[in-house]
Amino acid sequence: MIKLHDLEFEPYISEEEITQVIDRISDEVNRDFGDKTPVFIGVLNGSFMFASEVVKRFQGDCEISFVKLGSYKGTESTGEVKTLLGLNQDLKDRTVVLLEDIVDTGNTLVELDQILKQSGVKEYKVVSLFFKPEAYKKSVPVDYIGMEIPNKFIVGYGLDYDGLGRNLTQVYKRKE
Ligand SMILES: O=P(O)(O)OC[C@H]1O[C@H](OP(=O)(O)OP(=O)(O)O)[C@H](O)[C@@H]1O
Ligand code: HPA
Repeated sequence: MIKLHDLEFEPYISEEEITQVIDRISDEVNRDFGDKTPVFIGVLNGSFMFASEVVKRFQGDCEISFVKLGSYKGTESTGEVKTLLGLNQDLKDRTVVLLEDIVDTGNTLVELDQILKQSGVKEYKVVSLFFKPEAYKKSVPVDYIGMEIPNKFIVGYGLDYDGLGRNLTQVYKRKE
């Protein structure tokens, strides 16, 4: 068990399991985008570990860029997604692959959907390491999902609780 700020978390998903999931999802990305010279866009901060693992496994030509969005306070979404670092690359007519650590309520994804549509991309697909189907209330498709998880707050592998826990190499869930 670990403690971050005032909350306790227990081990939930091992590093080995995360690696297996990333291997599988990266095979799918290679199969579908290997010859398309995609622009991978990582959504900071949470996706930095996942994004790096997916692009290391990508075998074609690609570009890599990041945006930074934020909306969480503690363990809850504020519902207000702030763009802290926007797109700084021309994406017109490009194939974009969004790399997210988690899709939870979907608020962040809806904001990203608007940003990408405005930028004139040819197509974009969403890859997310974790997905909470019970929490997701939006209609933007999540095209590639590493793992579906219950509606419990998790930390580790890039995900934080008020800034802490991102460096953990396995995933922990909030202790009930
Ligand atoms: O589907 P949602 O409910 O919008 O949650 C998903 C988003 O929440 C987290 O980001 P956060 O806003 O915490 O910023 P961070 O990545 O810097 O931690 C996570 O990295 C996703 O981008
Ligand atoms: O479960 C979560 N943990 C950490 N950050 C998050 N952002 C959305 N959902 C989560």
